[in-house]
Amino acid sequence: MKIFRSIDEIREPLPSPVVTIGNFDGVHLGHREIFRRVKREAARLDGVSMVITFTPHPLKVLGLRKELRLINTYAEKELLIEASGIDCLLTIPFTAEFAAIGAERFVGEILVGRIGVKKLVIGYDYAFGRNREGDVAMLRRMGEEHGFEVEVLEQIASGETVYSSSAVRRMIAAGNVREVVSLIGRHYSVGGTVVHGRRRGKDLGFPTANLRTEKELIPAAGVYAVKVRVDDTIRDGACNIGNNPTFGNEEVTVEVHILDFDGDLYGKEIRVYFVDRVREELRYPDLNALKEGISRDVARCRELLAGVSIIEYRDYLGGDAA
Ligand SMILES: Cc1cc2nc3c(=O)[nH]c(=O)nc-3n(C[C@H](O)[C@H](O)[C@H](O)COP(=O)(O)O)c2cc1C
Ligand SMILES: Nc1ncnc2c1ncn2[C@@H]1O[C@H](COP(=O)(O)OP(=O)(O)O)[C@@H](O)[C@H]1O
Repeated sequence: MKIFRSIDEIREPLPSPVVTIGNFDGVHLGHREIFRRVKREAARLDGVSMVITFTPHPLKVLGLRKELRLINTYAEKELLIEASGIDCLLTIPFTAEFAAIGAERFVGEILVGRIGVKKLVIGYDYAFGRNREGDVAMLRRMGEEHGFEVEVLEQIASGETVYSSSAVRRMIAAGNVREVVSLIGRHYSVGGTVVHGRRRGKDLGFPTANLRTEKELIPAAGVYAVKVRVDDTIRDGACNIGNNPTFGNEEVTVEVHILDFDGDLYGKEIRVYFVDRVREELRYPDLNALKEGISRDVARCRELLAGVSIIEYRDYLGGDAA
């Protein structure tokens, strides 16, 4: 996938671009359905498929939703869009200055002038720019004026499930990591660097790799059965998220005990894939009770993980593993 990290990096016109625009946080199955239409239309018009997105998230830059916790880091979003088979990604650095250019100028100068858009594919409720002035009606009008097609997709759903980034956020924030697979087509994962903790794990008999991560959206506090990628090997693990109430820590940590493993992980990049939730995090009366609790968790995780493979990328709606 060709990546343009600003509009100025596009130096020459692209062949018949079929474009979609959005934040695509979570790159869920609804987003992937949009990408599939973009690719199909690009193939029909003998052109390139293109996704335009923004970083940082516009609502954060504009100060409207500063507390918004994004499902994906920007790096993850790039990888997921690439895995969708899109030809070109344009990531526009979103600044207050960019926001001020207005929807009409954005379409005229950038979509038409710089990119030469042939077709625009958008969701039914899409709108951008100040006061959401770049809505479906406005895009259709500009399409007629400048000679590009506009295709508006219906709400994308599968049975009862409507795909939306807010539904994904709610599920993960509630610890529903098993259910969310049906919205995002993969196991939710958190990657990061292994850092030092308080060195209690080894004494307990359950060393845990503590993660430092850039991920904003972390599942609810509790214990999870997880798969862990370490040096390209996938291992089973028991993950605890929370502030270790038995010890009264202040900060929330994401830590994972890897089953049947012994080795130094400090400084390594690892990724934890959430398969199932085991229980809430508890305040145990003493260390023995905590140890017994963790032993039961480990046994439960072993059961839950037997025969499970991580899903990193399942093809769109109801599709089979790709
Ligand atoms: C599977 C698992 C379950 C855990 N459950 C709890 C819990 O319910 N309550 C708690 O206070 N700590 C829990 N812990 C966290 C331990 O307290 C923590 O791993 C220990 O304090 C070591 O911390 P350290 O990595 O900072 O040395 C759990 C850890 C694991 C691996
Ligand atoms: N099975 C294992 N799972 C996780 N970490 C392990 C395991 N075996 C050894 N380690 C190492 O032990 C460290 C954790 O030990 P711990 O006593 O919990 O220290 P810390 O408080 O620094 O996390 C990990 O960061 C890793 O380097």
